[in-house]
Amino acid sequence: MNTYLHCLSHTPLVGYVDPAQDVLDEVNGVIAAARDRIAAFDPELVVLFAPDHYNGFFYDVMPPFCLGVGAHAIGDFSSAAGVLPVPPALAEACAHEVMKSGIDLAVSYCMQVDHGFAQPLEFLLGGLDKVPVLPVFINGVAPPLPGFQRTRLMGEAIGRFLSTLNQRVLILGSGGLSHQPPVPELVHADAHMRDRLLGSGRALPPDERELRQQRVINAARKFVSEPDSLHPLNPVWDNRFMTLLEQGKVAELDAVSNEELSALAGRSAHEIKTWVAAFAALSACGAFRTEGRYYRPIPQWIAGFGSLSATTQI
Ligand SMILES: O=C(O)/C=C/c1cccc(O)c1O
Ligand SMILES: [Fe+2]
Repeated sequence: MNTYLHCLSHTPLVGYVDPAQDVLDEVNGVIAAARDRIAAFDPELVVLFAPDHYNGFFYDVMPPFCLGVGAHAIGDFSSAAGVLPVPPALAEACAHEVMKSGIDLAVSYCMQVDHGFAQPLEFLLGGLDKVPVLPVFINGVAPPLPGFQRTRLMGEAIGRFLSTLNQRVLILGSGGLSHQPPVPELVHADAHMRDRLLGSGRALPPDERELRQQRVINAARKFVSEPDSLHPLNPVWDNRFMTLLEQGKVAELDAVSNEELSALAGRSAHEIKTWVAAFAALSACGAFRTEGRYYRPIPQWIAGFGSLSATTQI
């Protein structure tokens, strides 16, 4: 079996608060090159690890991990909206195998997802509906969060399942690296926000959706002119993290607590667990080599922006 991986930061601020043209050209070039490598690989199945930002998962039931047996994207900011082409029997088989291996993976037959899932499918494959996809949610914003070790074990279990398929599988990780956009927190929420975080935010009224997006856009503009207005990006940590993944040392992250990660890289840096799961899944499919490493801190996008591919064809 032949497996390809690509991990990519996402940010809904693309097109709203952009960096200088030369940086934009550089990032577009990196994404275009990744898209070409993926097209050459010609995936038959995608496994996409991604987080949510209180658009599909709420505190009525907040699982650490959830596999979508059916899923649709809401189209927040300017991301694509629509149904994701999930093969239901394959998703069910995957869930059963992962549960059998001792990992508690929730399932949803109507999983609602946001830009975290939509953006990599658009940027790397050209749309939501191009290739059958198994979408796997990893909670990266709503404490209590899964830790590095549990996430690695979940990724490995999915990888073992993939290794039994005779298909060209593309594994995607969407999120991170260091960043802390103004995502609401239950501990600091007023009564209205608490209500939203508990689940009445599933279909936000248009005016509230607009206000929410504008708040993130304003925070990005301010972050550019006032770097102390948000938790700083951390290029040193981000590069260390990418090097560990490149070297196949993902298990070394087990020792990093969630509190340490928040302090080092910001509260939304937990999205990097999507990269951890992706590399863990790949490692269960065989030895790999990485290619196309890219990193740049981009304050306009409130993102330590990284991109990294890997292949089991060595
Ligand atoms: O509020 C949201 O929906 C999240 C915004 C955001 C901003 C910057 C980087 C990210 O990864 C985000 O999800
Ligand atoms: Fe995000």
